[in-house]
Amino acid sequence: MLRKASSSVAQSGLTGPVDIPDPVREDEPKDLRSRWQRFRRSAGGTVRGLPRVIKLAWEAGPVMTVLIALSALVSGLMPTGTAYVAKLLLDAVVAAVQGRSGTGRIVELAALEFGVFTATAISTALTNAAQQLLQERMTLSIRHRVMAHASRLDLQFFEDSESYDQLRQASQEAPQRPVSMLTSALGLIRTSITFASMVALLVSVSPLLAAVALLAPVPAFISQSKYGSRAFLLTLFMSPIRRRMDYLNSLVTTDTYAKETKLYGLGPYLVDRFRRLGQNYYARERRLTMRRNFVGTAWSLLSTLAGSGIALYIALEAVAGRLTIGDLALYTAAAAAVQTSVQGLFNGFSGMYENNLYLDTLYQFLATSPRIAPPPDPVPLPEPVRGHIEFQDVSFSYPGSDERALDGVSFEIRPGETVAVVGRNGAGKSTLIKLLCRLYDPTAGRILLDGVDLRAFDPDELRTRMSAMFQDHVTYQGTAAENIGLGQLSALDDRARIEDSAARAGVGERISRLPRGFDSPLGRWFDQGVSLSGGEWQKIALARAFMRDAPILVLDEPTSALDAAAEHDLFARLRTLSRGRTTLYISHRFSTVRQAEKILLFDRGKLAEEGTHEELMSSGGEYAALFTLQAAAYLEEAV
Ligand SMILES: Nc1ncnc2c1ncn2[C@@H]1O[C@H](COP(=O)(O)OP(=O)(O)OP(=O)(O)O)[C@@H](O)[C@H]1O
Repeated sequence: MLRKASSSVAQSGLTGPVDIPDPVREDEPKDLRSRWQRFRRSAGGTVRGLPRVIKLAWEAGPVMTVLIALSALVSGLMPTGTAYVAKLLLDAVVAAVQGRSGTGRIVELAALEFGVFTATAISTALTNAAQQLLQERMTLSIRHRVMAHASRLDLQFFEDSESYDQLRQASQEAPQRPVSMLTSALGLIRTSITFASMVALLVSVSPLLAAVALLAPVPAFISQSKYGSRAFLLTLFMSPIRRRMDYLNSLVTTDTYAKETKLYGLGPYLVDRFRRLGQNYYARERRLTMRRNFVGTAWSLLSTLAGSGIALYIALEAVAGRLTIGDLALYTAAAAAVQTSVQGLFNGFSGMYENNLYLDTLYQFLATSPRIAPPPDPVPLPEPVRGHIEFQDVSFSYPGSDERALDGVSFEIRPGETVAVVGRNGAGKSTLIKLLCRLYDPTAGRILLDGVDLRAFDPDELRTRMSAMFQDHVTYQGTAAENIGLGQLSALDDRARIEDSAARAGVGERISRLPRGFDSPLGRWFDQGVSLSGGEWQKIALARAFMRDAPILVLDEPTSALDAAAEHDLFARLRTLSRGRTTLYISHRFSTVRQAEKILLFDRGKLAEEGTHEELMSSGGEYAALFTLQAAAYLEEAV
């Protein structure tokens, strides 16, 4: 529920109010019983999160985990040990001053004190070292798991904003959380041990004192817990605001946005919005910090008052000879330790509570499984794949949408045929390709490859037989050769094949003119990276698609960024390039489409027309209308 609330600040953040709504906590229990029940619920949840963290730590480093646990035990006992030895030492000093004993005992106790100090120092150093190392290892191993899991997930996961948000949180926020959780838990154990042993020690001196030392920090504890949970809530509610601030910041500081922000003069507007959001954010933070500190201090003064009263009482008792000076010192040390322990217990617990919330997200993410997975008994792909594709009454709606992106689509592509797909924006062309590559499965109907339903194959295996170039192709920050070679990982070092693919995409000559030819770094991440034009990048992406000797070639607007000559050149050669392969390409330019052996025209998810250029022209439908429109525009320009 809390997480939902945190993401409920709807607007885009570019306009609209900048104030942060007050955290609404309607379910805040008022009576003591429901408060207790709520506490038990959150405590239960937090403690249940611990075993999985311990498991993670154990997997990351069993020796270090044991070391940390042991040192937590030891360092928990240390403050009590120190206080007790100090008491013995003081009593021995007093006895020696009064002539009741010699100095031998003092030397013994001083040596013991030295031993305790040394043990404390060593155990602290060991804990720190083990903790740091374990932290590195656990963070690395979680990042590795998140990455490995993300690489297995379906495209749907990345295209859905909610699950994408989960992925972002899992990869950015969560990796440190298990370690923080472990640290908080160990702190809790350590403090509990100190606390218990100190209380036991105090009871041995005076049960009454033990009770008072135990009760004195309660007011401070209550105020801390109240403001601590408010702080957490506020952080949660402010996270959308922080996200907006980050977004505004990136709009002004990122190279790709700079052109537009400058041209439209958006800079001052965005900066001012950032400033106003920041002011609001600060005001809220300030209010809480002030209240937390002042009210917190007022409550803890009450504790201090009780503590000081008792200290006075003990001092008087010591003067009267009913308690020793050592007892006085012991009480002072113990009362302080108990107070810090109570604080530590609270901090440890609230830390665990908060970390556990983040961990839940991580585990939810790791528990998601891809829907497009190999069937239990995958059908082996035919050798070779002929490339006979059949759509049988295929419909598809994107998850969470009622609209059909594809609606009852049926068609057939014969092996080796070159097919062009056309249609207005949003007609469902890219969706068709996503289904063919099995990035999504149809909602209804089936797609057959060489007579077998795509879902019967292992999806990874299937994709090795497909070569695709998408509209939003990737520009890898690597060398030209790598950019092309990634199309067929096994041929990454096959320079002849890479050069051949580049030549086929019409970019070979351009690459050889680069300062270091195919070894030139591309993109701005590199100091000496070469910036290519949009069309040149597109040709590189095309070359990447040509790297794979796949029987099916799919191209989504492969020439959208190419100049007229390059486009003409590519399509003139496409038949040769795609010889022996079934080729499907999307294009908005009808001059290139007419060369296809078959044309499919989509209209609002439906296959509206199908045939050769000549057939479609003579039938005088939408295709003919669109073709004539484009041709007329060209002719008008020519006149
Ligand atoms: N990831 C998505 N989630 C939800 N709806 C989507 C998604 N991608 C596309 N759509 C919707 O599906 C419909 C078809 O989109 P598609 O990208 O297939 O169109 P297209 O024919 O390729 O368009 P264009 O020519 O503009 O590239 C559109 O109405 C679009 O809003």
